Order: sequence, then structure tokens, then C-alpha cells
Amino acid sequence: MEPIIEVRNLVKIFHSRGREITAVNDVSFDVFKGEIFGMIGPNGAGKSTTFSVLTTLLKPTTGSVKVAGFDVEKEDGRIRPIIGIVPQKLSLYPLLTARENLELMGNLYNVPKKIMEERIDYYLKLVGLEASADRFTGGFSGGMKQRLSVISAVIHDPEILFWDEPSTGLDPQTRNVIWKLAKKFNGEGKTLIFTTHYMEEADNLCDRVAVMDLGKMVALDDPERLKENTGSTNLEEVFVHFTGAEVRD
Ligand SMILES: Nc1ncnc2c1ncn2[C@@H]1O[C@H](COP(=O)(O)OP(=O)(O)OP(=O)(O)O)[C@@H](O)[C@H]1O
Repeated sequence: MEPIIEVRNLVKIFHSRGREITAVNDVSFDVFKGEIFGMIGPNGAGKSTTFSVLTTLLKPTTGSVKVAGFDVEKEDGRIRPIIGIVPQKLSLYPLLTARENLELMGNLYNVPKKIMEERIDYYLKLVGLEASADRFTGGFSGGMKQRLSVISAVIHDPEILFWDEPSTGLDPQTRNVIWKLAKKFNGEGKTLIFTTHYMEEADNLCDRVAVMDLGKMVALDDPERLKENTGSTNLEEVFVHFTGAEVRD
């Protein structure tokens, strides 16, 4: 299998109010082309920080990360056009309509106008937002915002989609739509990487799941093997096996 992401000895240290926080502590892994790769772990485990480095938003303190063969530090400009990001805190413009938000993203990525308009119509329909296309997104529900955010992240047809907590705070119907979208994009050949606090989501969607805890990657395998190797019946038990029962700050 061909790696599309190669992470080697990644360390990310933050300096905050005179304190050093090692958010990611010597993590190495590959993500293979075409897989759905999930990251789970308690609050503060380092998942979002790892994501931010992989998506070129933060620089590694030490270690190396390559995305599609490009170095995140030296070749970030080559990486950005081929990735799509759905951030944890959705970044839609409330005073723009759904269509205008999508056009803004399409223009940022230089998607040709005709292709962009076709994609916008197709995707708005796909996620059931065609009737709301010309409404300001400030009045959208959480589910509508999440659906719009994911289609705005794929408007430039990226090879890799990063999705930070796709279904946090969403109702079961919207979660179901999100899962179908993830499978659809993956079926079209996109590599998907997401973080989640829903073990069922990781189990249902992922080819492989990485467990992070206290900045370390403490396990990485397919969900079935993770369960087998830990004598667990579900990923919730796998999670507790690797990360314990203690509440994290
Ligand atoms: N910009 C920052 N400055 C200082 N510390 C930070 C910063 N970003 C993250 N951290 C710290 O780094 C550690 C890892 O945080 P991170 O957000 O990566 O964890 P996470 O696994 O994504 O958690 P969650 O599930 O709560 O989103 C935490 O201790 C967090 O407080």
C-alpha cells in the first residue's frame, strides 16, 4: 500500500505562560492512499495538534511530515491545493449565503467558474441544502452548517480530506448523512482522516484507527484487530484499555 502521509518522530511543543506543553510527543505513522483513517483519544491527547501540523497550519517543533510526498514545512504551498479541511470550529461566513460561501472557497482555490457552479449545484443537492442555497448561513442549524462545511472543503476536489470531529453535537439523522458522505468521498478515491469522540463512528467508518493519549500514539490497527488484541467487544473498551479510566484536563 502506498503511503500518502508519512509522519516521522513528530514533536510539537507549545509555550504558554512560561510553561512548556508537549502536545505531540514523538509520533510516527503512515496513512495509506484511499483509506479512511481515524484518530481517537481523550481530550488533550494531541489529535487536533497533529491535524494542524498535517494540514500545514502549525509547524512541527521537530520531526518530519510529508503529505503526498511534499514536506509540510518547505512545500506547504504544494500541499494546500490537494487537501480539504473541515475544522472543529466551522469557519463559515454568517453574512454570506450558502452559495456565496461555496463560491468564496471555490474562488480561493481557483476552481474554474463553470465547473464550480456545477459542483455547487450538485453538492447542495447532495446534502439537501438546495432550498437553502440563498439563505445567510448565520441562521443555519448546526447540522446544516456541518453539511455546508464539508462540501465547501471538497469544492476544489482535494485528494485528502481532513475532518476534525465530523459529528460532534449533531443529531443521529445528520450523523447518518455525514457517514454516507464520508463513504461516498472515500468511494471516489479520496483519502479521509478524521478525529472523533464517537467510538461507533470510528468502528463503522475506519479502515484503521489510531489511539492517542498524552501526546503519544499508543495503538494503530484496524478496528477488528484492535478489539481482538485487547479482548474487547467494542472500540469503547479498546479506548479504555489503552487510555485508562482517569479523566483528563
Ligand atoms: N495553541 C496552543 N497553545 C498552548 N497549548 C495548546 C495549544 N493547542 C493545544 N494545546 C495543548 O496541547 C495539548 C493537546 O491538545 P489537542 O487540542 O491537540 O488535543 P485533542 O486530542 O485534539 O483534544 P480534544 O479531543 O479536546 O479536541 C493540550 O494539553 C492542549 O491544552
